[in-house]
Amino acid sequence: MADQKSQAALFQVYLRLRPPPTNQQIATERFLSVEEPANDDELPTHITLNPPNDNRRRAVEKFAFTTVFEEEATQLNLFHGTGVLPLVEGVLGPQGGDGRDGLLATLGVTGSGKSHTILGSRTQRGLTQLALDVLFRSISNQMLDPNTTTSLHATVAASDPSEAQVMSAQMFLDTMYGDPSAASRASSRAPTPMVGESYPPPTPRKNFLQRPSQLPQVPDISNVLVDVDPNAEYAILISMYEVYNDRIFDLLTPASPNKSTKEFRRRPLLFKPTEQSPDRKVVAGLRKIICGTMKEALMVLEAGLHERRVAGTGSNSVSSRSHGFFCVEVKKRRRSRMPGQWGGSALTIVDLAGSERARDAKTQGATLQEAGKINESLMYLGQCLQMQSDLGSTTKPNLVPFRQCKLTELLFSNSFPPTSQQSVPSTPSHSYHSHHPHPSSHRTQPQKAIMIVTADPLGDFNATSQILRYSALAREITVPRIPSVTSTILAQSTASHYFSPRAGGRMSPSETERETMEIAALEIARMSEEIDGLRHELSKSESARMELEAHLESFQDRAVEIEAEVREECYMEMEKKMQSELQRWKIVWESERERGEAHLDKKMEIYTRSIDAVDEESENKENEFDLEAENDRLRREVEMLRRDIQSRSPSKRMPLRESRAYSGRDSRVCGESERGMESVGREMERLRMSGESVLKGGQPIMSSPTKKVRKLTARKWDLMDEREIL
Ligand SMILES: Nc1ncnc2c1ncn2[C@@H]1O[C@H](COP(=O)(O)OP(=O)(O)OP(=O)(O)O)[C@@H](O)[C@H]1O
Repeated sequence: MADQKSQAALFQVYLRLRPPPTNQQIATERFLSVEEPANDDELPTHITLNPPNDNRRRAVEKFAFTTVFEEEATQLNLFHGTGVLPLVEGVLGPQGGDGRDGLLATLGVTGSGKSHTILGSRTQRGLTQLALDVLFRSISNQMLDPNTTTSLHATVAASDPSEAQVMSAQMFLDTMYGDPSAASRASSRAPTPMVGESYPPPTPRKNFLQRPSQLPQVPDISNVLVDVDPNAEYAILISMYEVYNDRIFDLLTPASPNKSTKEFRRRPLLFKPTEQSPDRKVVAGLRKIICGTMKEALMVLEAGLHERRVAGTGSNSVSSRSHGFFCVEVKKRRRSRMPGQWGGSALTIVDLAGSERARDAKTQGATLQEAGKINESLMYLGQCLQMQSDLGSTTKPNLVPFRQCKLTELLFSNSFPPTSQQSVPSTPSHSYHSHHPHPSSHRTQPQKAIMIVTADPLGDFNATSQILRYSALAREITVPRIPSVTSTILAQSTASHYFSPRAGGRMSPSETERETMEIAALEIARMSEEIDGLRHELSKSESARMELEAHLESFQDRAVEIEAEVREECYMEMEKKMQSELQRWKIVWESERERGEAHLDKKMEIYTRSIDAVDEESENKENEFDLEAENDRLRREVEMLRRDIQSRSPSKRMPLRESRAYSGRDSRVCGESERGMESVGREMERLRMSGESVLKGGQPIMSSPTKKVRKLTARKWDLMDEREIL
């Protein structure tokens, strides 16, 4: 049935059955049986799901897979039987060119053995470790050592199309696990950047993770190698992320506290085309770690798994509520003195979340949003798988509805060969392929994908059947029939018809009876068929209703999410605006303050000047008073001198016009003396004015006319001519 289809499918889907726990009593019945393969040397490909014997009459379903691994299958059986080796080899591109992207995914109900298969246990290695082992050993002679190759970091970072933060393993591991060689040093020491690392080292964790003491070595595959490109040199980049609620989060960048709310939040990343990758979507902004050894790669994996657990717990979730991605990017370039740009492809290992029944999720208290998102993404995954296997063709991406959610976009974006336009490299002259003899091999091969579905035949029937429905390459449904009354009647009537003797042309009463019975039986058979058909219709519409309900729930959740996002955006925008407004206001306030100060300074200057002017005026007034007083004093002195002259002997007396003038006997003389007095007054006024002008000119007050007048001694006065005095 599905054999041809599975050959053409983009995914090879394997089923692994989990063995029962060794130390537990088995209480439940096995609901799953494996069909024997046609040939003894082949592995089984089909299983039948037998519903439990409850009151509900359910269909028996038969599922087809590429191969079914039964309970006794070992890790090594899986490693060799699922095509992990060709997957790794394809990524290394032994024939030259970029190689072929590989995808290894696990899907299953919680506890069905996904982690055991993909990551192993304490004692056994999983497919991831085995794939890394064979990969690192195969390229060991051609891999560049990140610790000694100075240009490695810079060239790899420059060629990365995903706006990634490329970091050395040493730096990353020191921030996550602490520096083992520096136990005595302060634990908060920032790690030393490697040569070529241009960005500041990340803040070390407060609580370092515990370095795994010993990693499991079994199963041993030291004799297994894959072919590599002999003309290439390689570098390995590891990144990890998860899809939670349809959003992508980096697992190698721990959550950082929000500036305003102080809450630890993870920044969702975008799956988009970038400047360097315009025709191919990539997860942009991831942290990528250059690993030189397998041990470093495993330590990075451990750190990422820890982050997934911590982030899951923080958001009230458990690990299986997100789809985890572990990416091993194999960078390769031509080995030469003048190597070209880095090219390469990636091996992506995905741990898909198990589906949840919405009803169970509610009763178990898990958020409906998570359950809805997981169910929705798995439903889209199932649709894609179904579509691609139905089409039997890998060249029609438009017919596979993989753009409906992040999970299917991430899983299927590289599943289709690029269009003729896309296959032309954008910078052919610099790329690895330009130097290569087969440039046409660039990205012409779509990714090779393997899905391993794990199931516990003794586990939850409903959850397992849902997972199998989503993942199987093909499905057949058989509706079982209860041995019906119709068939019994018909059997009886047929038997009696053959063996009862017929008499003449007339029908005996028993014949009429039998005929009636036959008609009734036919009618019952028809109705029974109809009921079966209706039941089938009902079960179909019921599952459609459930899907629609899941849809509705997820749309509602999306609406809530969008609302929260919009609110957050508005808040951020508002805050930004407030900040810029505050900044603007501060500038305005500062300039206003400066202007006010300048204004005040000016006012003060004017005020000081006016005070000086008032002082000057009052001083002038004082001088005037002084002069008036001096004037009076001089007048008195003149009077005294006159009297003195008058009282002297007549021989000594000199004829003085003033004395006459002052005696008032001769009016002419008197008039003259008055004019003389006036001229004395004018002289005094002139002296005052010149004193003023001297003062105004800033000369010391000592040189004032008043002082000059004062300097005239009595002797001088005596010797002076009277005219001179007047
Ligand atoms: N093939 C196997 N052989 C032996 N033990 C197994 C096998 N598969 C699973 N187990 C055991 O079953 C238990 C559950 O398996 P595991 O943790 O791998 O389940 P899971 O599907 O990854 O669950 P979850 O989704 O919760 O992580 C583990 O103890 C594991 O060791």
